[in-house]
Amino acid sequence: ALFTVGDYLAERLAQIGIRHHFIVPGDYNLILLDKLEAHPSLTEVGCTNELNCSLAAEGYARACGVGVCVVTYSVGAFSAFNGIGSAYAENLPVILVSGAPNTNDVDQHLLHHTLGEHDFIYQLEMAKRITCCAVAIRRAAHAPELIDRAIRTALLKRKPVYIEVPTNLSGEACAQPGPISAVVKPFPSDAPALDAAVTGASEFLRSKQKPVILVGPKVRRVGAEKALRKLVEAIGCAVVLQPAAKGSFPEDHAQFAGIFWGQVSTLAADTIVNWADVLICIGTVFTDYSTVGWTALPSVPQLIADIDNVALPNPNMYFSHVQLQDFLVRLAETVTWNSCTMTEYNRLRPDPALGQASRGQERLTRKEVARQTQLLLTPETTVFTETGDSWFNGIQLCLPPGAEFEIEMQWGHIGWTIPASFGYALAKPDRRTILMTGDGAFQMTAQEVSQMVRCRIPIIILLINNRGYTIEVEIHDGLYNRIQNWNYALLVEAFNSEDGGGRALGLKAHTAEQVSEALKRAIAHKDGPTLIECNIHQDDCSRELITWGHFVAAANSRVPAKDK
Ligand SMILES: C/C(NCc1cnc(C)nc1N)=C(/S)[C@H](O)COP(=O)(O)OP(=O)(O)O
Ligand SMILES: [Mg+2]
Repeated sequence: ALFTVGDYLAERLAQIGIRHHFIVPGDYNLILLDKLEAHPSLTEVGCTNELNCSLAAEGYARACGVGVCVVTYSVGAFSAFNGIGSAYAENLPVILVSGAPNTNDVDQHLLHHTLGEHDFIYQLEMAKRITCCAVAIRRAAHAPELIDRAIRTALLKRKPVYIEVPTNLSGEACAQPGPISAVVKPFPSDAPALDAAVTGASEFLRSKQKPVILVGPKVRRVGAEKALRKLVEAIGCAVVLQPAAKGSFPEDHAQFAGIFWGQVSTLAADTIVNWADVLICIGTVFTDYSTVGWTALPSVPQLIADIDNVALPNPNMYFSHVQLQDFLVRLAETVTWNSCTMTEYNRLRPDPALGQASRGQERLTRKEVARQTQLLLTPETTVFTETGDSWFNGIQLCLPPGAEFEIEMQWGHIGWTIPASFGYALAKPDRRTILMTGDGAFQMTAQEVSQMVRCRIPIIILLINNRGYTIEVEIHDGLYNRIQNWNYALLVEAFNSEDGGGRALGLKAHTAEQVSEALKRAIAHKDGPTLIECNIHQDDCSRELITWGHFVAAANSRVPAKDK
């Protein structure tokens, strides 16, 4: 049989570990979809819209390192761009493949699904702005080089890429692909730079008395968790995590000292950070949200180890082309033991707060939902927390060994958990995925629950119904923060259909008793998703949200600088 452009792309996707590709069909991509579906290792997963399709691929990439979504031109790709923005912001290699007009029509005709002009490069131009590599195949002979270039760049940079495939090229004859090693081989560190960075870092740290390691979200994105542990156990100091890094270091580890998030830190992590005389920042990201409106920017010298570079504060030196993995392993071999911040932390570590169970029939509270969620966690659990007060409820959870945690703190698209957890769960069917989401977020992407029904994915959705956009209320209230209240339990059961698929279970809870009953049923329900609508008072939010919201609002309302 003829080996085609579509076959080339299918083979490359399979070779980099893709087993599910997320799609929404359109007449510009149907032949391509046929070729992908024909590949024995690929399973096509339909999504209800392209926003959810791209977010499902983003969640899939969290589970197995890379994801792919295939959409039609313009009407599809424009929605998918939002999930690609998430992948870019979250350092996830998601491959966006878009069908495109027949090459004979370019500059000749006006076509459907376009802006209605003789311009067919606008989408490629837009894609260039939100990916690390964007290519448009114009001739079948160019396909191998363009496809390999895009995939290789995505894996190297841990960023999304864009591949545009005209509808009449997917079925055209194409060369077969050479060894996949040419595409996936990592870039080694530059040896002299690595040596100098490690020597400089060791010397600098010898001049400091109270080091603390601050772990950021990028460690996990380059698979450097094991190398991090080597360094942690070579120094012996206190280890704190940024909120977006939760889940990338075991919380039962003796050196774990909490989530550092300024005044809304957990376990007094901010105290030991304030006591340190140097912060070893590994894969960190400092934004307005992660620094509580700039009130928690580190004030001591930082040794910064990033994805592929290292910066020392004294002497002030920068080393490019040093892979994080290599740097951490080598530094672990040369650094001197210094556990004094761990000794001090053990003196100030707060006693675990005993979550007081509220009595059964009282009105349900946020605290009670968080307490019962904690009891749910097992080594096989993965918790997805949504932008909203769910962030603060999730960050406070104590993860048992093996439990995983996913958060989208950089992009912060409310509703992300529904499609992203769907994509993730397809890649990790042996884990039990639990979502902590809000009523506002759920209204953004609720349709994807129907794909959880269709694929029989037993995700447990804890929907906190506080009647609106409470984070926004705490930052700056207005009528716009009120939303139409849905019957969420009834809605998900509307996705059940007589002719096949699994079943969604929709439950309502107004008391602690009803939550625990609902959770028992949710855990037992394996033939599809369970949504538990937890009804709490509109003003019932975490104290962390109130503090954080106050400082973020202050940061947002700074007046323009005079000279700007
Ligand atoms: C509207 C918005 N953020 C702005 C926003 C608007 N649009 C998108 C896609 N993403 C966003 N983060 C946010 S955080 C709401 O408070 C979320 O409401 P909900 O899901 O109900 O959670 P809380 O009640 O806990 O806040
Ligand atoms: Mg809400």
